[in-house]
Amino acid sequence: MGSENIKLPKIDFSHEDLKPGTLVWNQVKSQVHKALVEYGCFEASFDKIPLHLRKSIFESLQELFDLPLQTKLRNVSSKPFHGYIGQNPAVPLYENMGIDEANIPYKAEQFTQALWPQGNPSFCKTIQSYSKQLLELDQTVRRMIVESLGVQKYMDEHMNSTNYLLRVMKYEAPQSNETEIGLSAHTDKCIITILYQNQVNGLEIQAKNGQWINVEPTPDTFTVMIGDSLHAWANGRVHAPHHRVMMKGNKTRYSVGLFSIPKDGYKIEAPQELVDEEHPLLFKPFDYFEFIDFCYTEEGIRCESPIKAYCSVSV
Ligand SMILES: O=C(O)CCC(=O)C(=O)O
Ligand SMILES: [Fe+2]
Repeated sequence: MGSENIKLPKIDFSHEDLKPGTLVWNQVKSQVHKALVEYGCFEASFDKIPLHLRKSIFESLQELFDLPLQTKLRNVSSKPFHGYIGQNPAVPLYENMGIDEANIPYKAEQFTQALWPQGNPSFCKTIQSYSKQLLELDQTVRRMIVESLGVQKYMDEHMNSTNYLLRVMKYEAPQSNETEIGLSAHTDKCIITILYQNQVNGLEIQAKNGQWINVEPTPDTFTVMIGDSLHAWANGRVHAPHHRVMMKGNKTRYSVGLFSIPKDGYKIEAPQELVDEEHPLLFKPFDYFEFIDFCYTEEGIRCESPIKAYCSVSV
């Protein structure tokens, strides 16, 4: 199960004319479709986030994780994985904080206020602008997926069915010369994940043949990945890859993920156009947050594929 030297596809989203219906849109769309069928993941060059913001996001992350533990614990949430997580003996290098709807100014302010009651306008502005500007990439990719699946009539419904969660992660360098687990292998549960990291690698994506691919993004690339919910909605036509973080060396890794997640109460159900004899329905319709609750039960934690265990038609 060694990491191999395969590279993820790299797709350029920086073209000025990247608008639905243009030639360049259709070209990029077919690259996106191919990459997501094959890997469920690709590197995206996206130049809409100014360099100063890409730098200040990591300064903000450092400032946040440097806060005392008691302060970080003030970020609580009733939703699993949306509050503060750390000090887990299974993944001792890992800490994580979720910021619900960080793209919306008053939500970013609420989060900031809980940690810095005296205010921290620059932190607040950084996470909010970053999320708001990166959301454009999520929406571009999703429009392309809906089009390439040939189900445009569901475009508005699909595009309006999600909110955004920003999660920030810190991985301490291992205390030894060994490679250590940063985050265990899993699939994301959301619609789409867009990851950005400081220049410390560690993310690995599992190819369909089982090989682990080292992800080696540059400062102007973002890693785009499909989650279980979109895999289910597309009735399996796009892949949701297992991935993990492996840490080596002596540098701290910071990463930030923008997750599009189904709104509360929205039922994820594959369009009937994507179900036929050759493509029987894979998953029963489900509610995202009920699925997430299942993922945190003993059975959900134990099983290889929570989405299959939760709502596979064939189980
Ligand atoms: O830190 C990373 O690059 C990956 C994080 C991740 O997989 C997750 O938060 O679901
Ligand atoms: Fe993940």
